[in-house]
Amino acid sequence: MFAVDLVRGRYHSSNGREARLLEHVKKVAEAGNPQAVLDAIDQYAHSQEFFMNVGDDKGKILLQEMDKLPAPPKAVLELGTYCGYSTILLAAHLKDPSAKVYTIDICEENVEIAKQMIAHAGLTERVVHVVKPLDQAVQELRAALKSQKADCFEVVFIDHEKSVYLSDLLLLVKEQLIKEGSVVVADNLKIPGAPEYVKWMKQQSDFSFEQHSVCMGPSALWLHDIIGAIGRSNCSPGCGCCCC
Ligand SMILES: C[S@@+](CC[C@H](N)C(=O)[O-])C[C@H]1O[C@@H](n2cnc3c(N)ncnc32)[C@H](O)[C@@H]1O
Repeated sequence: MFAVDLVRGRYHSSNGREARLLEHVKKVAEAGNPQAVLDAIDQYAHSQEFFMNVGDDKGKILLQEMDKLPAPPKAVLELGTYCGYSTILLAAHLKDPSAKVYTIDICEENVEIAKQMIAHAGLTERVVHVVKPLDQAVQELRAALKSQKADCFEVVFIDHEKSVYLSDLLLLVKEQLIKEGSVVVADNLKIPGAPEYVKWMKQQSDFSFEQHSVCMGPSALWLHDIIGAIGRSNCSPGCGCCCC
């Protein structure tokens, strides 16, 4: 419990900036227009206060990877909802009319903000919130896939607590919530960094792995962040690889 509270404290500001972001979006962005909501978030984040949103540059890479799938995904999984930026990005990009984004976060305060942000974007029907860590959500996700008539999550966006990137990925593989052909995109692999995840991905022959370096931060100090670790799972159940 103490550990969870520590994580919550790190991921939700005590100064109310997430609520200010929501207020700004409601004021300036046309309701029901996801792109207007994303633009309003980007504009506020670039000019007013720092937020942990994936942002427009890295967001483009995420969508490009999604577009490389042979068919539009039915089920997308996100680890780390925060204020809903990437959830809106993913949900607005769904092409299959029954497809949904399942988004996980352990911080109720963030999820409350995200729900309102997503509602303002007009995407409530496309998003399912799960407010618990992945290891407690496996049965719920399995049931969700069944109701979605999907075999697995075809896209996973990992953007939550860096120290559990690898353990959560391994859980997804073990529980067969991702399968051959699923694409896994992970943010912040350089800053703050998830070295174990990167090391593991690089060692796998059953995942093909690429990294994208993106410049971010104030113009005086360009920081290279890496989204990526675009892991394309090549393993199929029982194929005998290290994951199966
Ligand atoms: C970097 S933010 C996510 C940003 C979001 N993907 C976006 O681009 O708009 C990280 C989020 O992960 C959540 N989080 C931290 N640890 C978590 C865990 N173990 N499981 C699920 N969510 C977690 C935090 O509460 C926070 O909202």
